[in-house]
Amino acid sequence: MKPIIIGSRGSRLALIQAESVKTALEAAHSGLQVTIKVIKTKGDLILDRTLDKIGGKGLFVKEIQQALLDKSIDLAVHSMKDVPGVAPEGLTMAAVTRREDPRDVLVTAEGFTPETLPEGAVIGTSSLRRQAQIRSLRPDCRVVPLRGNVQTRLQKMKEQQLTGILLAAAGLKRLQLLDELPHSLLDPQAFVPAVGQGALGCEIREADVTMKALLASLEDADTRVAILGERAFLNRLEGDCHVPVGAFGRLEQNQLMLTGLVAAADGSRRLQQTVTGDKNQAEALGRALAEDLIAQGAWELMKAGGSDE
Ligand SMILES: NCc1[nH]cc(CCC(=O)O)c1CC(=O)O
Repeated sequence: MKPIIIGSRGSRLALIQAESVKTALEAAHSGLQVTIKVIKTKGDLILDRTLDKIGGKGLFVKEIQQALLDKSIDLAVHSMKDVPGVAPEGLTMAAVTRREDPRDVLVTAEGFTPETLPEGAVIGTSSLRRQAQIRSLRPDCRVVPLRGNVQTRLQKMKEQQLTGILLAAAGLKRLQLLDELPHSLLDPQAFVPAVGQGALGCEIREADVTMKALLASLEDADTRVAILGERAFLNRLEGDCHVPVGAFGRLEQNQLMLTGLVAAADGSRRLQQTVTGDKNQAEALGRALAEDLIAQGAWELMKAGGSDE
C-alpha cells in the first residue's frame, strides 16, 4: 500500500500534533506507512499584518483543506479550535481524538494568578475571548496584541517586558513547555476556553473509505460530543465576524454539560450560562444555549473586531 500522507503546517506544535496522529495510526495498523508533508500557508509567511486582513484565522486550515481536495495529501490534522464552522464540500472530520487539557493558562515570570496580578499588568493576547475575560477579571490590566506561534509569543513576552501572556494549556503541554514555565491554569468556569480548544480533528475526503476505516480507532466519542455542542453554539452566534465567544462541553453522568460565554471585548459585560442535556442531542443543546444568550442580549455585546487565536 502507498504511504499515507498527512498534511501539516510547519510550526512545531502543528508537527507534534501530526506526529501524534501518525504514531497512533501506525500503532493501530501494523505495517502501515505514514509520512508528513509540510504545507507552507500564506498565513505562515505573512507575520507583519493582522490575520483578519489576510483572510481570518480560518486561512491556515483552508489551505490545508485545499491540499486534501487536490489529493496532494490524504489526511489533515487540525486543532479543532482553528477549524471554521462550515466544512468544504467533499471533506469530513473522520475522527476527533481524545481531548488534551482544554484550559487556558496565564504565563508570567512570577506565576501570578489573575487575582494576584500586579495593578496595571500588561497582558499579551490577540484573542478577543481572552482579552474580554482577563479584563472582566481584572479591569485594571492592559491587553496588547500578540501574534505568532507559541514560541514566538513566549519570546515576545520577554522582549516586550509583558507581565504575562495567555495561551492554551494543550499547546504548551504538547510542546513540553508547561512544566518549565511559571503559570496558572484557569478554571474553565472562570475563564471559558475557546470552542474546540485542546481537541484534534482528523479530516479526510468524504469518499475516502480506506482512510475512514483506518481512523476509526482514533475517534474519542466523548470528545466528539463535547465538540459538536460547542461548535453548534458558536455557529449559531458567530455569523462571519470574530467575536468574544467561548464554550466548554464535558460529560457528567452520561449527560452533556455545556457552558457558553459571550462577552464585550473590553470585558465590561459577560453573559455566561451552563446547561445539561442528552448527549445524543449535542448540537440542539448548543443551539439552545446560544438562543438563551441571544435572548439575554448576546448580539448587543458582540462587536466586529479581529481575533486570531
Ligand atoms: N492560536 C493557535 C492555536 N491553535 C491551537 C492552539 C493550542 C492547541 C489546542 O487548542 O488544541 C493554539 C495556541 C494557543 O492558542 O495558545
